[in-house]
Amino acid sequence: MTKRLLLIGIGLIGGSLALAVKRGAPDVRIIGHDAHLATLAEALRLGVIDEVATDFDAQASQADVIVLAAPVRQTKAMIQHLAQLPLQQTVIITDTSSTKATVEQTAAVLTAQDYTFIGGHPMAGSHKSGVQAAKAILFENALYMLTPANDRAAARIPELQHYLEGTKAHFLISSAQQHDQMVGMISHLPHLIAAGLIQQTAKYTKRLPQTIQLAAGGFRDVTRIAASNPKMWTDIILENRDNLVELLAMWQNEVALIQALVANGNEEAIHAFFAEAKTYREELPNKQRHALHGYSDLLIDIPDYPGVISEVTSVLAAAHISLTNIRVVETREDIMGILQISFQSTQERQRAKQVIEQATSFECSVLE
Ligand SMILES: NC(=O)c1ccc[n+]([C@@H]2O[C@H](COP(=O)([O-])OP(=O)(O)OC[C@H]3O[C@@H](n4cnc5c(N)ncnc54)[C@H](O)[C@@H]3O)[C@@H](O)[C@H]2O)c1
Ligand SMILES: O=C(O)C(=O)C[C@]1(C(=O)O)C=C[C@@H](O)C=C1
Repeated sequence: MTKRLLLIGIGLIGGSLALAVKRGAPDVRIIGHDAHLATLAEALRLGVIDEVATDFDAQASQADVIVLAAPVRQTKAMIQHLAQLPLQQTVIITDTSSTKATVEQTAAVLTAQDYTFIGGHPMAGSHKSGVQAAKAILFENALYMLTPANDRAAARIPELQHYLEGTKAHFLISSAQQHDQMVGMISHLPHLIAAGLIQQTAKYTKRLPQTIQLAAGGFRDVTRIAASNPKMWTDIILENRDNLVELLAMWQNEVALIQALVANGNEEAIHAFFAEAKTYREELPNKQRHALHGYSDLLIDIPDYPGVISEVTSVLAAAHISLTNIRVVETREDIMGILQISFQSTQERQRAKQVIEQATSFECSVLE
């Protein structure tokens, strides 16, 4: 029987989730609601949703699953609204917010009425936003955190996972509080540091104006996420404030240690510092890399002449290999750098590597 999924907020995450649900459970009908009418029209055009929620309250009351994928504070406001409606008693309500504890506290208005609330957070994304950036493969191989509000909700996790099968994500269950501590460390603090690094660079560039022109691969890699949506990140930081204040104090200690290390100039200690970091970085669990960021990417060292990219894509087309993403990783803005191509799977990547190396003299490598 067709199930009805109401999606609230059809941006990068909501849109990607909708596409993934369709892939895994084609009998699910996706009804979309968004604060922006233009987004709804675009979501319909792109086939992300099947229908627009023209009568929100009535359609919420008929939904089997409700997915909230708006920015965190809007999600909390929508939860308050949903709690006023006569929802189906069997409905599963979930969200995608990057913070979980305050959302779960807000969802007490739902659980008090015996509705099922399972917090959700797919640990994959991008600095891009909006439905145009949505991709069915965004969550492939990513971790997908689930934070059930109570035992009753925990018992229904398999049902929710069934809807989310098409994400091809790996699920991890935790408490909302622990989620916020861990994600504070691995996602929120890095975003603050990346933005802080950009701020420092901007100030420094006033002193030495040419500084910014020297920004090469290292600076770009470490600051990519500083280009993320400021509205979304303001919400996240405000909602995870206490953990972040603590994490920033730990970071200050870390910076003090690094400062002492550099000031002391002890070669062995500096080498050990980088060697330990390298080992830890290289041991990052592979399955946590998702399809868009390295898991099945091929790096091609291309020379700088017109038509070189189409030369590579023609070789792939001739071998019937589809790519899912392509970009030039700029090491300098005025020269060609590395061509980074993503494939659906590591097998496709392997095939691509073989055909490109056979047909060209370009060196290919993979991210491990
Ligand atoms: N971007 C990421 O990397 C990422 C990853 C995982 C989780 N998240 C979380 O997922 C959620 C969505 O993030 P996103 O990147 O898709 O943002 P986005 O800006 O791409 O999309 C958000 C959408 O919500 C809509 N919206 C805003 N207020 C609304 C309201 N009151 N009712 C209905 N729709 C409303 C917006 O119009 C927009 O279409 C956020 O809570 C974010 O913290 C983001
Ligand atoms: O890849 C990125 O651009 C992201 O920032 C994704 C990222 C992260 O890894 O920090 C950002 C926010 C989310 O809540 C989950 C994932």
